[in-house]
Amino acid sequence: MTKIPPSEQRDSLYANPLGSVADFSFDQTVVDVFPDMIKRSVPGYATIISMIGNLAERYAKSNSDCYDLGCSLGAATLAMRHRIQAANCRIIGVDNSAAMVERCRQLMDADSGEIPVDIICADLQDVNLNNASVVVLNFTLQFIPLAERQVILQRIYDGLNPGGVLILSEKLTFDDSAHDELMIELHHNFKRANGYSDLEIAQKRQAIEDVLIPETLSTHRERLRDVGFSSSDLWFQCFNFASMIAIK
Ligand SMILES: C[S@@+](CC[C@H](N)C(=O)[O-])C[C@H]1O[C@@H](n2cnc3c(N)ncnc32)[C@H](O)[C@@H]1O
Ligand SMILES: O=C(O)C(=O)C[C@]1(C(=O)O)C=C[C@@H](O)C=C1
Repeated sequence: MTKIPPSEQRDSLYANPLGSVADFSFDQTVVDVFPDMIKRSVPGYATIISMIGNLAERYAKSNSDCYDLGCSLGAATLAMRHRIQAANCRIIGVDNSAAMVERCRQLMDADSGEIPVDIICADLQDVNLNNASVVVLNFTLQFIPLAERQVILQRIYDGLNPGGVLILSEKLTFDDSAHDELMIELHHNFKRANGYSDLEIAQKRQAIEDVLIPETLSTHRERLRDVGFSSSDLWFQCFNFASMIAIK
């Protein structure tokens, strides 16, 4: 029998009733199923990854660095690595899950792209950003405590070169409660159509409730403006999942 590589396993982490549902964390069990989990959980994920490559090709400048903050298994890092044409760029991926970083490094080593990639195991709050032309936060900021988000975005802004961009993808919430409920329902229908059972959806929802804190689009845009970005707007949205581009 062929052994399925760890990162191609199907996500069934919430398929059986759990007596008590623990807070979601990016541990080895999640790492082993992560590509399948994120593809079946985030509407538009493949499009967003592919377009991060497109945006990086447009904005990466020669002799600058591109950052992938909360890089997980490096999907956005690889999209950038395969598209950037500018000379002498480097990609720096950061994640604070040791299990993610270990697997990510294996995947980067197995990739034949020529742009140098450094995968760092660190809290992104401790990362010194410098000389950046592209910074990616692809579904990462939502896991950072609310009180710490502004400081992180300020550090990103300060580390970007003029004309540089932040690509910020997040799960959103909405001020209008009826609209919010509709988006959640449509997202759950998306998950159901991708093979998740009602039990899996309910238990996962409980696991991420206190860990993934979504904000409204206007809260994100105000914060981006407050730290100094000259423009920010959506470039992608499907239900309660969206991606923004902010330009310095
Ligand atoms: C939903 S995943 C990101 C997906 C990934 N960017 C992609 O495009 O496939 C969130 C990641 O952020 C990481 N993370 C959460 N908080 C972090 C922190 N404070 N510092 C660094 N990484 C963090 C988690 O370990 C996890 O791998
Ligand atoms: O809302 C959900 O069901 C999700 O699973 C979303 C989400 C995310 O947006 O990051 C949460 C955790 C996993 O990393 C994959 C997807």
